[in-house]
Amino acid sequence: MTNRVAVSGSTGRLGALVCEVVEQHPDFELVARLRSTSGPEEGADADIVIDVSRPDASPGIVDRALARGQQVVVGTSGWSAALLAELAAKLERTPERGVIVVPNFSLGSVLGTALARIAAPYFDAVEVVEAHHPGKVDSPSGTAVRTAELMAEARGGRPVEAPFADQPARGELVAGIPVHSLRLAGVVAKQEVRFGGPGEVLTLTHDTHSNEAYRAGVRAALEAAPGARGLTVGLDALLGLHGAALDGGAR
Ligand SMILES: NC(=O)C1=CN([C@@H]2O[C@H](COP(=O)(O)OP(=O)(O)OC[C@H]3O[C@@H](n4cnc5c(N)ncnc54)[C@H](OP(=O)(O)O)[C@@H]3O)[C@@H](O)[C@H]2O)C=CC1
Ligand SMILES: O=C(O)C1=N[C@H](C(=O)O)C[C@H](O)C1
Repeated sequence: MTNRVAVSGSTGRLGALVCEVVEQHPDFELVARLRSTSGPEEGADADIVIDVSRPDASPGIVDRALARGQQVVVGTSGWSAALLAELAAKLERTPERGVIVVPNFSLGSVLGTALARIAAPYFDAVEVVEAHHPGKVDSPSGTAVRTAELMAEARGGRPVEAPFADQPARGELVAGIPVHSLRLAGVVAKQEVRFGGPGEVLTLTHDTHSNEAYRAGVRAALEAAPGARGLTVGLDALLGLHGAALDGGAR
């Protein structure tokens, strides 16, 4: 059976790639290319909605899709732990529906975050520096927020060294971890997680050089969408990285 797909944010940088992945997949049919000016009924006949729009629009797009009984994949940033918890609660009331939220479709980024999660309990100084193209509307990036939240969880509530909440130049605290955002021409996406200890620094760096980095992850999420139930977060969940040593954990 062919699954009918609507892509929200289809005119964007990521949306163009997502449309291409859907069109090239034999089991899926692209039935709607949605954008900011699309009416609420456009895409109503799709089985699956893939949202890659903007953080301020994404929660409403997901709510509307769920109300219509559609399966959802979200690549849009801005889904903090608090918003994900609200979404999980909503999905408990519709267990036959599923939403997959993927903060980063790149394999290297997902592994970078997983490695950061392993290292996080072992250093008291932890900072995240992320850089993106100047067209990115949000900061910090969704990936940086997710990485900080997972590192804080792996530390089991033990705070990092960040006694400077009143000094904006030292970064924004996300789950207690300082995050610094750069927006620069010439950059696609980059994230560094730096861990400081006595006499040493460990730096985990991930560079995205082109949107091609997202293609395989988008395809994996698309293929998982019809069978998804409840809330699934992260490409790591789709790739089965959970439960492996990569899960890290509090010391
Ligand atoms: N998960 C991942 O791996 C990745 C996630 N992203 C995230 O995906 C999102 C999109 O990024 P990117 O493609 O660079 O963004 P762009 O600015 O290139 O595109 C944004 C898209 O969203 C649409 N849009 C804007 N406002 C609304 C609205 N209110 N309602 C519905 N649609 C709207 C735009 O339509 P219009 O043309 O009409 O303005 C456009 O199609 C961002 O949140 C970004 O962080 C990006 C890359 C990878
Ligand atoms: O806007 C982008 O470009 C990206 N957004 C996502 C994020 O906010 O983390 C994923 C990736 O970093 C590219």
